[in-house]
Amino acid sequence: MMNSSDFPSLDFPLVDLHRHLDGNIRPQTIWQLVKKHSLDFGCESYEQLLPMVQIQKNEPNLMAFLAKLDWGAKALANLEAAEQIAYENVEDAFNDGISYCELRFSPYHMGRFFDHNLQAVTEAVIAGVKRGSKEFGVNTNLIGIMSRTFGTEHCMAELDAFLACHKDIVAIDLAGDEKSWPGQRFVEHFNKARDAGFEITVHAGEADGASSVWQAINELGATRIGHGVASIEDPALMDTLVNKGIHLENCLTSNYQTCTVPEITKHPVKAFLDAGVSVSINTDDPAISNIVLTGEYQVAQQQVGLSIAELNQLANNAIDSAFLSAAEKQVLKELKKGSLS
Ligand SMILES: O=c1[nH]cnc2c1ncn2[C@@H]1O[C@H](CO)[C@@H](O)[C@H]1O
Ligand SMILES: [Zn+2]
Repeated sequence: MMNSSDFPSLDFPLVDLHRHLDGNIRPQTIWQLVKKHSLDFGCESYEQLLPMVQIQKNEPNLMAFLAKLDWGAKALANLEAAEQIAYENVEDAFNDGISYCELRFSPYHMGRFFDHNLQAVTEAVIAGVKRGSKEFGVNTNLIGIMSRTFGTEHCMAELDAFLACHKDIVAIDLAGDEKSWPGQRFVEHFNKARDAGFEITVHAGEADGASSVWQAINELGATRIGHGVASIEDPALMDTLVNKGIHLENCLTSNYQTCTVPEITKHPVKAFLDAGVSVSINTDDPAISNIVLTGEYQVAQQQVGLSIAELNQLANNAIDSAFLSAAEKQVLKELKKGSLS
């Protein structure tokens, strides 16, 4: 295996387009909050907490993986905690060498155990990310997630919170239980989001098939797809992705840990590149998966077998598909190159 210090630099700054802020709560912070608020997590020590909040071996499916995120939400006893974990997310991105990241979060997922007001959670997250961006110099944007797992009404309430904070949120996403809550049930939500001028990215083709990706594009107006792994099974869909310039936000380790792909070596990211689909690699839920973005580029090279030119293509695609203006993308491309070692 290659030593990380042998790893070459990229020609582009590192960008993470698919990173759940509430799937990246540090285990140390969860433990700190458990103690501070005397929360009953049924564990006696940090060592006992760790396997509860971090993947040890891969889970049988997406929903088993997502259950790990609940403990982080159960630790958010007040809005100050939500602000803190948002701030720490920017510090983590900085430590990972990321120049620009789009952090996504679901206020209902975060606030449901303490019945926090959704707009108040959204404002706390915005404040924490702003504080972090200023301190660490990482360029950030926020994506509002509607958590489909909890049904259409809660999702509408989340959308209303994002509308109230419109100037600090660039896009709307749909995440959670893709199989039980198909995109068809959220058409009204996305009509409203698009009418308000939000960009659209949708988790699709991860736990469900290619039809879910078609639906996200045709009925929800997605210009980017979270994962989209199942697209590989449908040649007509692959053509549509290329022709419409729909971007796939791939997440290699996450897809392995949720059994979306049987082996990382079998991940279709190379097939997407070969077909001319715009695809990037991202982290998804780094603290849950126990990964960093630089490590995912190494996985892409060492396990998927991508060349340095292909890694550069992924990094360039991420910038091109970021929810930024053309001028902002240009500024980003002129920044220092991403160091992977
Ligand atoms: O890989 C994923 N696929 C689908 N949904 C996800 C994934 N990771 C996190 N969430 C969902 O996003 C919200 C928190 O940001 C939660 O709804 C969580 O279940
Ligand atoms: Zn995701």
